[in-house]
Amino acid sequence: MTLKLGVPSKGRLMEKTFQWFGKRGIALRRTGSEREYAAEVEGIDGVELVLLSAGEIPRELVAGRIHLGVTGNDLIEEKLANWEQQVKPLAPMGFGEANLILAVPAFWVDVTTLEDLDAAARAFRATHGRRLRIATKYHRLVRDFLQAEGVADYRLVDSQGATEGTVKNETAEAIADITSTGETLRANHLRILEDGLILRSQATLFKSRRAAFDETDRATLAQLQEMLGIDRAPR
Ligand SMILES: Nc1ncnc2c1ncn2[C@@H]1O[C@H](COP(=O)(O)OP(=O)(O)OP(=O)(O)O)[C@@H](O)[C@H]1O
Ligand SMILES: O=P(O)(O)OC[C@H]1O[C@H](OP(=O)(O)OP(=O)(O)O)[C@H](O)[C@@H]1O
Repeated sequence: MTLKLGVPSKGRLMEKTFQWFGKRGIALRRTGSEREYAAEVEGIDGVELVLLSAGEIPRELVAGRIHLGVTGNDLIEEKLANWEQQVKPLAPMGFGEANLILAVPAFWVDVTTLEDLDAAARAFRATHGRRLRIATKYHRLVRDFLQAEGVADYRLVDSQGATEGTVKNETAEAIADITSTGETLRANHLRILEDGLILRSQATLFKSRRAAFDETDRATLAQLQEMLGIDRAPR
């Protein structure tokens, strides 16, 4: 069989993934028209490229429909329960770096830490009769983080994009989202809590622990790991 490698199908992550493999002697390229999701691999036999949205790669790895996949570790850890049992990180790739953070309105001068947020959340509930809302698409990661940090009096509201706008739009009081330059937060008058770093993320090459690897696939994987300079530590 062929070893299926899932990579992001567009944008920054796709280009940088192609460059990363290219530097290591494996040419990935899209074929066909600009809009056609077809691609090819040169430099190694037995590898098939599958173009996917970064957000779908975790699910495809777990389903075993791809053997390897490139995506942010934030998406893996958010979308997969017990992710370490489902996939194995083979190589951090050094791009797509972003932090998942918790931020509040900049004018909340008394709220600079999680402890302050906890107090503010309790006060908010007492005053308004409802819980403080935190907008995010990272439900699992935010819930686990706040539970570990002892913050309880809040409610998550789902936001699948433009999350920083939810405070201004009055659909949330605080947000948890990915940031890299911090510009979107600043432009929306939001401030990161001093201890509000939930997770550091970067694009990472993952191996599925659920996909079936036949003998040919295992040989191809060994060759690929050799070319990519990845140590073959035990599963
Ligand atoms: N501003 C940013 N800088 C760097 N990396 C980012 C930034 N924002 C998001 N990322 C990372 O990129 C990945 C998400 O990429 P992308 O937005 O292409 O995925 P997606 O939401 O699945 O795309 P699609 O729009 O196809 O559904 C995540 O791992 C995230 O951490
Ligand atoms: O810190 P910055 O450099 O300003 O980057 C942060 C922004 O980038 C991402 O959004 P993206 O453009 O990927 O779109 P999204 O809102 O749909 O996730 C993220 O959700 C932030 O909104």
